[in-house]
Amino acid sequence: MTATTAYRPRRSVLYMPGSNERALEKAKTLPVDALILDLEDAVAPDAKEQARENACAAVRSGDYGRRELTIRVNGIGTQWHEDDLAAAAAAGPDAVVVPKVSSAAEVRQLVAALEAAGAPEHTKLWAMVETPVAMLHCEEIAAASERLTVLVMGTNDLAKELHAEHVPGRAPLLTGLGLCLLAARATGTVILDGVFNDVKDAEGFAAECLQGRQLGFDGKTLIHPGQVETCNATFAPSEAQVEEARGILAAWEQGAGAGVVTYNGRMIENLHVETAQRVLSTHEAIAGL
Ligand SMILES: CC(C)(COP(=O)(O)OP(=O)(O)OC[C@H]1O[C@@H](n2cnc3c(N)ncnc32)[C@H](O)[C@@H]1OP(=O)(O)O)[C@@H](O)C(=O)NCCC(=O)NCCSC(=O)C[C@H](O)C(=O)O
Ligand SMILES: [Mg+2]
Repeated sequence: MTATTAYRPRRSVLYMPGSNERALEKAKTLPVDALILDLEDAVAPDAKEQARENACAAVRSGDYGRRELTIRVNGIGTQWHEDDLAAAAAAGPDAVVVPKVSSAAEVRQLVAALEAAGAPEHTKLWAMVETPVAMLHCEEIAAASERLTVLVMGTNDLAKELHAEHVPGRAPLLTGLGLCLLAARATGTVILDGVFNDVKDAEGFAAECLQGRQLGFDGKTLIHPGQVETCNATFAPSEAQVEEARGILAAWEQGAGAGVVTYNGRMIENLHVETAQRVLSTHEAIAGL
C-alpha cells in the first residue's frame, strides 16, 4: 500500500454552481471542509463563461478561509474543457476537479495540461469516477499521477449509466462504490462519497452519511448548506470512538512488548492500535480546525 499523506479533514465537500453568486457568497460562512465551484452540470450552457469568471475570482479573492477551494471544470471533449482548465490552472485553486475521468491516460493528459497551463504546485487533481468504465479502471486511475490526490464519486451519473434506480441503501451502486474504495485504499488516495439529491429528506441523508462512513469514505460531497452539519458530525469520530481509541492505546502501552492484550474483554493486536491511532489523529485534526 502507498503511504497516505497527512490527514486533512474532508468530511463535508459542498458543490455550488459557479453561476450562483449568492451561493458563492454564502459559502464563505459555512462550516464546510471544502468547496467545489461547479462549471459543469449545475451551470447552463449560456452561463458557462460567467461561471468560469466567478469561480476564478472566488479563488483569487482569498475570502474562503480554511476551506479547501476547488473548481470543477467541464469534462474532456466538451467545448468548454480546455478554456476551463487553463483558467482554473491560472487561478491556482487547491484542486481542479475533473468529471467523468475514465482512464489512467486521461489522468496523465490532465496533469500535463495543468502543468502546461502553469498550475502552481499546490493545485492538485481530483478525479471524478462516475461511469462503469471508470469503476473498472479505478486502481489505474488512482495510481496514474501523484498530483491526483482525491477520487470523487459521481453517483448520479453512475446510476444513469447503469440504468439503476436511486433506492435507500444504494444496493445498485454498491459494486461500483466498493471497487473505487478498494482502489483508493490500495493507492493511498482520499475518496469522497457522492451527493444525496433530496435536500428536504434529512433522515434519508443522515442514513446515507452513516452508510458512507461505514463503507470507509473519507467524507461526502453535498449540494445544500442544510446537509453540512450532519455530514461533519457523521464523518468525525464520536466521543465514544475517541474514548475507546485512547483506552486501546493505554492498554497496549501497559502490555509493553506483548503481541496481544485485551481491552474491555476484546483482543487487541497491533492492527487495532493502528486503527486507534488513526481515529485519534482524525479527531485531533478536526479539533484543530
Ligand atoms: C439544490 C438547489 C438548487 C436548491 O436551491 P434553493 O431552493 O435555492 O435552496 P434554498 O432556498 O434552500 O437555499 C437556502 C440558502 O442557501 C443557499 N444555497 C443553496 N444551495 C447552496 C449551495 N450549494 N452552496 C452555497 N449556498 C447554497 C441559497 O443561496 C440560500 O441562501 P440565502 O438566500 O442567502 O439564505 C441548490 O442548493 C443548488 O444549486 N445546489 C448545488 C447544485 C450543484 O452544484 N450541483 C452539481 C453537483 S451534483 C453532481 O452533479 C455530482 C456528480 O457529478 C454526480 O453525477 O452525482
Ligand atoms: Mg456527474
